[in-house]
This record gives sequence, structure tokens and C-alpha cells, in this order.
Amino acid sequence: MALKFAANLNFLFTEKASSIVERICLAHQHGFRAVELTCPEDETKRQKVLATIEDTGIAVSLVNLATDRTKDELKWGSTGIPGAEKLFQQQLKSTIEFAKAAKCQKIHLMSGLLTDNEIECDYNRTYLANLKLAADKLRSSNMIGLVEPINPYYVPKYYMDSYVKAREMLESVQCDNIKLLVDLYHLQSLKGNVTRSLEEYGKQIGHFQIAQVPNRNEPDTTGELDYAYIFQIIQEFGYTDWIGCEYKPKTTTVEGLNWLQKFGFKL
Ligand SMILES: O=C(O)C(=O)CO
Repeated sequence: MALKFAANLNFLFTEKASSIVERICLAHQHGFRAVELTCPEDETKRQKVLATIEDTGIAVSLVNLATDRTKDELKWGSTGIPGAEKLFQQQLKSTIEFAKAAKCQKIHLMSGLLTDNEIECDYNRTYLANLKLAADKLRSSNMIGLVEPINPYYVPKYYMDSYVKAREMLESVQCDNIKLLVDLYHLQSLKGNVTRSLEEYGKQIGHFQIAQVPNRNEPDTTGELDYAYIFQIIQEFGYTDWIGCEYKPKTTTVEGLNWLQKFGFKL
């Protein structure tokens, strides 16, 4: 079964367009059939993005939780932030409504950043409580929530920074619609051991994203990961949903797309 790839619009086409609406159009123009994006922070922007999604017919394979970009600890999400529970509930509600309108069934529950004025056990308690709440809300919309460990080299002080922590949370929450988002860039940066990790995580995995390590460029660029092998094990793993291209183009997005042909894929 050929793998299929979606454009993560927080990374692709950013060199050509500042707005998500323009990036959706560029992704569609250059052959992508699906995109990943962050839920816009206000209703007007959400409606414009939904209208463009409808006009282009492009699919939405993943929506990142809406974020409050005015505060450092919240611009990378609110799921784990003590004292931001009400904000998380509002952002979850608007993100679920947006994802439903976009016919997307996956929401990345971004955790937020650790700050000096809270202790980690408060984050753990907040994150677990919010995951349980999200699981119920998502289930009634036939959606899954995704937990993604993100490495500290890329996002210093990000709360969800470990696969051990992520899997402890999945074990605690015990909900089959809360799953792991395995970004191979973060997996290799955080722990390596890719083959055995994917075997170990198995059905806990709800989504994949790709980029090379350590520079987070296209999969065919020089780096630690042999993507010819990785694509083979993802196929053997039986994953048939969209894979997010969450990489920084080494030159331009369009020039960088030739990796697809090199690995025998097409958009
Ligand atoms: O950097 C990442 O991997 C993220 O998911 C943040 O958007």
C-alpha cells in the first residue's frame, strides 16, 4: 500500500505565503491532497480557512489545538498548563468545532511550556485531567486526541518532552481515542531505537510525521535517519493514513518535493 503525505502548513510554503489560506492554495496547486494546520485563533480566520478548504477540496489530516500566542507558556499549547484549564476547554471546544467542519478526525493536544512558577507534578495533574476531559469531548465527535513528545532542542521547556512521560499518560488515561503522535524527527532526537520503538508502541500510535535529523529538513537530505528503511517499516506496520511532512525545506518547498519521486511515492 503506497504511503500518502500531507503538507504541514506550519512548515511548508512558509517561504512563499504568510497566511494559512494562501498556503492551502499553494499546497493544492502543487499536488498535495491533504494538509495539517493549527486551528486559527479567532472565528473570522477559522471561517476563511474553512471556506478555502471547501473551495480547494483539500483534506485536513490533523489540526493542532488552537493556541494563545500572546503568552510564551501558552503559544505551544495549553493542555498541561496549571491555571489555564478554562482556556484549554475553550480552545478544545473551538478546535473540535473547526475540525468537525473541516472533516478532520485528529487533534494534536499541544501541552504548553514549563515555567519557573509551577512544579512539574502540577503539570502532570493538569495534563492528565485535560486528557481525560478531551477524550470524552473527542469521542462524541468521533475524533482522536494526539500526544506528541517534542524534543527540547527544538522547543526548550516544552512539557511533553519524553516518550516515557507520554506513555505513562496514555496508561493513566486509559482511553483508546488518546494516542501517540510519532514524529520521527522527535523520536530519533529524543531516544532513537526507531524500529523497536514502533514495535513497542504498536496500536498506541495514531499519527506519523517525518523530517530528517538533526536539521529537520526533507527526508532525502543528509542525516541520521534512513527514510528508505523507515518508509518500509511504516508500510509493514500497516499504517495507511496520512503522514505529515513537518520539515523545514532546505531551499524551497517546491524544489524539496523531489524526495517523493526518489522514494517511489507521489502526492
Ligand atoms: O514541532 C512540532 O513537532 C510540532 O508539532 C509543533 O507544531
